[in-house]
Amino acid sequence: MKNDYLFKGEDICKSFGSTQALKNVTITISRGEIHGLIGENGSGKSTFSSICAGIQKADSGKLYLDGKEYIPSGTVDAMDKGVSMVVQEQGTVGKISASANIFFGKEAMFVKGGVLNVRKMNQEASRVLNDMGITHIDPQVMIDTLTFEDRKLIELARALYTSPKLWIVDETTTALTVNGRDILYSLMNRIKEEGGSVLFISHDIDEIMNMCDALTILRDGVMTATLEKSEFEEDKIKQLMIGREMSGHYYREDTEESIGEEVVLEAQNITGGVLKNVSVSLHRGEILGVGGLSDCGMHDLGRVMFGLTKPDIGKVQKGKGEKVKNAKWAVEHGIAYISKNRDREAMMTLCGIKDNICLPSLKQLAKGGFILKKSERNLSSKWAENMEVKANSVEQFCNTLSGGNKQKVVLAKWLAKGSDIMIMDCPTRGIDIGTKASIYQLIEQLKKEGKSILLISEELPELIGMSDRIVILKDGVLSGEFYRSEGLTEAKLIQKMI
Ligand SMILES: Nc1ncnc2c1ncn2[C@@H]1O[C@H](COP(=O)(O)OP(=O)(O)OP(=O)(O)O)[C@@H](O)[C@H]1O
Repeated sequence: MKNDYLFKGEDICKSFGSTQALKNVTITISRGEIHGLIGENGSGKSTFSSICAGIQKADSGKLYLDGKEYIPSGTVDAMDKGVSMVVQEQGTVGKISASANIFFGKEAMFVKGGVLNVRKMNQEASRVLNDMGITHIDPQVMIDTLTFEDRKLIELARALYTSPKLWIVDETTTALTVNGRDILYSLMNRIKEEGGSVLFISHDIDEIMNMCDALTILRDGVMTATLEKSEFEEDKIKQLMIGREMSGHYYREDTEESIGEEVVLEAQNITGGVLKNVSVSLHRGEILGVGGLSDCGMHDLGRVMFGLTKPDIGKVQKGKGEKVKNAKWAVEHGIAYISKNRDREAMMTLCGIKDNICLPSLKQLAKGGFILKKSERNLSSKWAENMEVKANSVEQFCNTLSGGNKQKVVLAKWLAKGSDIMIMDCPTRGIDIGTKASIYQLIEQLKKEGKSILLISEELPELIGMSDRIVILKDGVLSGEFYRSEGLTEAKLIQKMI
């Protein structure tokens, strides 16, 4: 079946202390194939792919590329040999330009007489971006001024510049909006048409089934199956991933909105950044969805409503007229915020799970000016367990957690705090379907308890499935509002987005 394979990882094993992340995993990828890799959070997907990309070494097992043993000494060597990867979190280098990021490690191409020809590098970057269908990014700008999505697009450009034989795309689609996803899909198809292969990691089963020619499923570091496209079946894939049939519902089952009268958080005539005269009110017990294309301002709106960004004009007020002064004030007054930018804004990666979960609750935990270690441990253990965070203990550093497990810690932190208003920017980013279902049930439970949720999301099914009401932003302006109903479709939302 796989005689003419391009890549093979054979009997790959990798452990981190007592965690065995990969147990004898063998994956064979044919030429011209998009090969999916799916599994619950912490099942070993990123570990496998990062070994292939030279980011870390396996404890045992062998890699083969183009029929020869392949032993990358690092990422640059892997790229030189034809394997490049787009990582799950932010993979750009700060404080340098977008074009310098695209050619990071390859600057020598533009050096003459010991001097870097920046103009030539920028020109080449423009050409590369245009070729990918990306015309809105000026390659000369500092990378830090770009949005999360645009930085991801720069990463795609960097990975593709070397025309890789094997392109590894690790859980990237959830960092992109509809436009960005289309760019990614067409680039993946281009690699395939040119005879290269793609290893595609995603939690979205529909996306995997649409895009991939074959699929490997991991569970707890063990390969449970490799399926050819003709064998793809949603329920079968889910069962192979989680080892049991999924029970309970996914999104909300009620089909009508139920919104309290009382306004708990209100943005009034907000202008600033891309936002233009935006007014939004969140009611008690409401799940208010916010959607749109990239740069439409939905992420900016979340930041403004949490007091993280000050608008030029307009104000945000909580309840009956208390102005949201800043983020510190917001936390103290029961407002939570989950940033889309997980590693940079949502968590302290160099601290333990316990410290992260307890951080917003320290005041509540303090008794007579002291915080008992036991209270911290109890609170963090309870919420880490509720969220099914996969770790050896609550002391484990967050930078050693898988992407989805980091996201669970971020959610756990605010749930432990018991905030009444939750601003959630892409809360299920990188989360597996089993846990996603639990998160949706949890959001529903919060609603039933009278809490209010601003759900900013790039996933239209999630917005439709969970929201009482959805507002759509287009170019910083409110362009549409929809109430929960059976007839609400993605097409109706998209009409207001573009
Ligand atoms: N550097 C590390 N130190 C300790 N444990 C690690 C390290 N890297 C990964 N692990 C552990 O290995 C296991 C597999 O992690 P990995 O990131 O490969 O999972 P994943 O399938 O990519 O998950 P996700 O879907 O959440 O991204 C997890 O239990 C994780 O905590």
